[in-house]
Amino acid sequence: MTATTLDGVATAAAVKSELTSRIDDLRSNGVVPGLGTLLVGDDPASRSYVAGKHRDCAEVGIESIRVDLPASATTADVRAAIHDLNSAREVTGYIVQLPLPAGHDENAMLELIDPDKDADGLHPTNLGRLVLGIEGELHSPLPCTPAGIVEMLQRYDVAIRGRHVAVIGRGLTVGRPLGLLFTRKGLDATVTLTHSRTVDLADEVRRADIVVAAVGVPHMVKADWIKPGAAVLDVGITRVADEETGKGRLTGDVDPAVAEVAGHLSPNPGGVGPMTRAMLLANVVKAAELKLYGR
Ligand SMILES: NC(=O)C1=CN([C@@H]2O[C@H](COP(=O)(O)OP(=O)(O)OC[C@H]3O[C@@H](n4cnc5c(N)ncnc54)[C@H](OP(=O)(O)O)[C@@H]3O)[C@@H](O)[C@H]2O)C=CC1
Ligand SMILES: Nc1nc(=O)c2c([nH]1)NC[C@@H]1CN(c3ccc(C(=O)N[C@@H](CCC(=O)O)C(=O)O)cc3)C=[N+]21
Repeated sequence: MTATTLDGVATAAAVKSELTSRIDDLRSNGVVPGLGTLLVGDDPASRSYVAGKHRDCAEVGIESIRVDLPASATTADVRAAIHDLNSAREVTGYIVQLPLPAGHDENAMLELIDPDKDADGLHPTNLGRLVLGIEGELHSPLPCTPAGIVEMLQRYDVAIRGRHVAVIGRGLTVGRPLGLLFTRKGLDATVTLTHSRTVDLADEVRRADIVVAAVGVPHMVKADWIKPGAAVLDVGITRVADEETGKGRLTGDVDPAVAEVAGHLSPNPGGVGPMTRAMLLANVVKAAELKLYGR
């Protein structure tokens, strides 16, 4: 038996098509949603992610505003750019592309973002709202990758309530906020949040009904770590040189043999990445709706 593919491209397309009509409504009420991106330096991966975000915006009718600073930008330059994005009327939400070049304090820069314009859900106020929001509706933006993972599981009817989730990696953009999201009342998963100091990682993963690999070590999650039928989400990204062509390509954290054991598997690329981008658009739309209609 081969795992059912959690198709992020198709699922993101469905999310985007639902957003398009909400964006039309906003526009007919005089609200034009606009996503800003701040990119510092010339890391090729970051450049391509940012370019993708602008393409996504064009596809659904969100304006996009691009601010690029050179690698030589000082922290004062970054601060000034964030300040401008906070005050720009046409920017209803924006992101600071991570990682920032060495020498900038990322957490300090994230704190400068106006929480009402935080499209990534990574401002301490919004992360704090996620911590405080054990139950009830959350109006604050959620971190995009965790939100995309949950959205994908729900759209494929993968049961979450009472299930055991093993999250591998405690990074800011994925693992750490994902644990908070999965354990909210309503989702009700039981989460084991693992990292590089976890003893017997394979044993922790073997107990899980849902496995999320968000590390960045190619093919580290092996088939004999997976409970038969479990849902596996492959989030980590590593750029490797293709042995045959020598060209760079993307590799996930999950060994391909996992497909023979898992019940559901998200490919990488083509899984959680496109969902992350769709949830960024959703955050921009939600923030604009909140401003227009209130809650
Ligand atoms: N597909 C998508 O949409 C997205 C993908 N990503 C990718 O997901 C991955 C995680 O990103 P991010 O959340 O920012 O996390 P970080 O890259 O900041 O952290 C990686 C985590 O993996 C842990 N780790 C490293 N080696 C091991 C190991 N051998 N066993 C167990 N855990 C280990 C680290 O542990 P420790 O804390 O102990 O060092 C750390 O917690 C990256 O590859 C990133 O590129 C990120 C965002 C979106
Ligand atoms: N402030 C900030 N917010 C982020 O959300 C953020 C960030 N910084 N820094 C880097 C990580 C990484 N990330 C990805 C998003 C989409 C894909 C994606 O769509 N990937 C495609 C492939 C893209 C390709 O081929 O290059 C896929 O998986 O199919 C990947 C990675 C968001 N991140």
